[in-house]
Amino acid sequence: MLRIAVQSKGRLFDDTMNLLSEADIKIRAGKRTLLVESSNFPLEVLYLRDDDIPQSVATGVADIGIVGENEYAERCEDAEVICRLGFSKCRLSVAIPKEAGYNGTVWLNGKKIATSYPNILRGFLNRKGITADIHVITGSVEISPGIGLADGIFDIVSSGSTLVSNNLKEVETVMESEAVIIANRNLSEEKRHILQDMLFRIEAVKNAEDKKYIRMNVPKSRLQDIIGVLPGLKSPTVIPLADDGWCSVHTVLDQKRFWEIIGRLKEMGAQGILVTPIEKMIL
Ligand SMILES: Nc1ncnc2c1ncn2[C@@H]1O[C@H](COP(=O)(O)OP(=O)(O)OP(=O)(O)O)[C@@H](O)[C@H]1O
Ligand SMILES: O=P(O)(O)OC[C@H]1O[C@H](OP(=O)(O)OP(=O)(O)O)[C@H](O)[C@@H]1O
Ligand SMILES: [Mg+2]
Repeated sequence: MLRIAVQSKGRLFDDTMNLLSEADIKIRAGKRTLLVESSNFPLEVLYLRDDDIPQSVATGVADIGIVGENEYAERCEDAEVICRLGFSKCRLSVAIPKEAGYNGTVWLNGKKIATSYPNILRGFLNRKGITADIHVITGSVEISPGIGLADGIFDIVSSGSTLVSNNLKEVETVMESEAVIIANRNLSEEKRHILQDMLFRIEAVKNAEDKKYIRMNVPKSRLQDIIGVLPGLKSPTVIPLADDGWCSVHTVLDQKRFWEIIGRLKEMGAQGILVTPIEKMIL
């Protein structure tokens, strides 16, 4: 059995549980139970504060974990980053009062910076040769300059709206982050095997994200033109129809280019276009 540490509640929780569910790994949602076994996959889930996930994986209390890269980097624990998951995307940035005239990192010299990420901030300041006073607080970091607690902050930014509502501006982006799977470096052969099975499923789910399966009827006379605008995996599937002048074309389209391509297909005479979501895709 493989043990995975996941955040018990918070920003990572929903996407983590959805990912396991889409990979057909069933986990009973136990509100008060902190260790829950899957009923159909050799996995048990350990619910933790995200701060504790890197250490639990490094020490082997859990075999693997799902955590923000920012938290993993801050904890300086030794684990292996296995894959990036594409959710909880954010960045760690330095921000200062909107009205301050920023002239590069030298502005930070001798200043007091509030943060929940002292190790990452210290690394950044050292690399830039800046000496500043790092003030560690665990939350509500963005309020610090406004109440005279600090000159600037170093915290998570996503849309930037928290900065704006606190009259701050982002001046340095130090790291980009997203949720990652980390693993203990000394997993047994058996556990590596379970991990590989789980990653195979996750990859199939990820491959299918933002993809649509489309089927359409196409006049044979326009078939080559239509194939020309389809990106497809390899090449589209072409199936004959009862009507000799027509065929059915099946392919996979990326959500991002979907409407543009559909428009062109229609112009070229495609009819009866059916669009269906894809659950999993094994390349
Ligand atoms: N606004 C955001 N947009 C996108 N991702 C975010 C955002 N805020 C945080 N994250 C990511 O989600 C992770 C968890 O954030 P959350 O706010 O739930 O942490 P927390 O309050 O420390 O939780 P815990 O109670 O588990 O310690 C962060 O470490 C970061 O990777
Ligand atoms: O750039 P934005 O989109 O505004 O996101 C950034 C904010 O999101 C997180 O806080 P969260 O909303 O999770 O609340 P918290 O302060 O309770 O952690 C983070 O700590 C920032 O404050
Ligand atoms: Mg935390």
